Amino acid sequence: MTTRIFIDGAAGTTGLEIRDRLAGRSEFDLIVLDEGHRKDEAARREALHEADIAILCLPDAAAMEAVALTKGSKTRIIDASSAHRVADGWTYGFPELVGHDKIAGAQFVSNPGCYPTGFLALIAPLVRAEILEPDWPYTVNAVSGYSGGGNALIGRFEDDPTIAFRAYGLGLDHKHLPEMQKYAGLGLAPVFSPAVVPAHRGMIVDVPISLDVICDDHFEEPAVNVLTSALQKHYADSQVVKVNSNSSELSELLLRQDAEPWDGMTLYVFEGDYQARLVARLDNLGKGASGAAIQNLNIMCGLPETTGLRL
Ligand SMILES: NC(=O)C1=CN([C@@H]2O[C@H](COP(=O)(O)OP(=O)(O)OC[C@H]3O[C@@H](n4cnc5c(N)ncnc54)[C@H](OP(=O)(O)O)[C@@H]3O)[C@@H](O)[C@H]2O)C=CC1
Ligand SMILES: CC(=O)N[C@@H](CCC(=O)OP(=O)(O)O)C(=O)O
Repeated sequence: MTTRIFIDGAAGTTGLEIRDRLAGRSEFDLIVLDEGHRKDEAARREALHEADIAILCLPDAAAMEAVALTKGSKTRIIDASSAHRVADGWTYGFPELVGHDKIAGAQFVSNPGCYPTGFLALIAPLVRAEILEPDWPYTVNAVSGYSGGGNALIGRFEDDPTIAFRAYGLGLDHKHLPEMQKYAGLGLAPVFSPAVVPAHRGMIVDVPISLDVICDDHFEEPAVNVLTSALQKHYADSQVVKVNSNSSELSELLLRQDAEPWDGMTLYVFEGDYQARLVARLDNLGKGASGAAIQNLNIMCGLPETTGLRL
């Protein structure tokens, strides 16, 4: 039997990418609303009730409204927005951190934010393994392609090709902070400096640390070995998250303006004089959004997690 899927927000950036990844998947039947009905409440309610799984690719307020519209149904939900990431009753859709079983059995799954995907992939396993201190003022520097801001930011960058770099989040209150703090198990929210570059997609999340943050027991070996091998151990079974074992041979990481869609994520550890940089490289629209939604969908349907992913 096929699983009926409704993508609410299917005409948006994330929704379209999910549709692309579902094309040709015979396990699924897609419920599609035409242009005239895609924002019509009654049509959305009907589609949300008809679906076995609804994938919400909407702004936060519309995602909350969609959840309310499912009332009285058994529809399972994957929400790509930030509306439910730290909400009670929702499972955080990061299988490599929360465990595949939790997602397989969940009714409500909230996809991680794109920046938290990189930050948490690096920090959460190391805090959990008691290698990094939880009570530390971490900092996160990150750059994203402009598709990370959806249709509005795509339009802005395409209309103004003179923008070379956009620093933002200057109020230090970015909406991703609560999920970064909660799922890394930190005492303090990190200081987060996001930026956008004139590339459509792609993301680098960089966490610079002083080696003072490494718990005392781990000082017999060079930090790069301790950090890399702990990350490798954590992701040993993952086909999605890879840990680069030769980071010391690299002198730069590049984002390309014409990058192809990619649903994986690579982690790097660079070491200097009593300092290190933990870096995640991903596609904001891949493991940062649509690829993660497909991975969760596969897991929720009991399918191999990488089916249909671009790895
Ligand atoms: N882009 C990315 O890299 C990532 C995005 N996300 C999250 O995914 C969600 C979608 O983002 P994104 O695809 O980038 O945004 P877009 O703005 O590109 O798409 C949002 C879509 O939702 C539609 N929409 C808005 N309100 C309603 C409504 N009431 N009913 C039905 N449809 C509605 C919009 O239609 P219209 O344009 O006509 O208003 C648009 O098609 C957001 O919550 C975002 O934060 C998460 C991780 C990464
Ligand atoms: C470049 C850019 O603007 N990015 C978005 C985050 C994109 C994303 O992850 O969406 P969620 O907010 O749903 O997590 C931002 O910083 O608001």
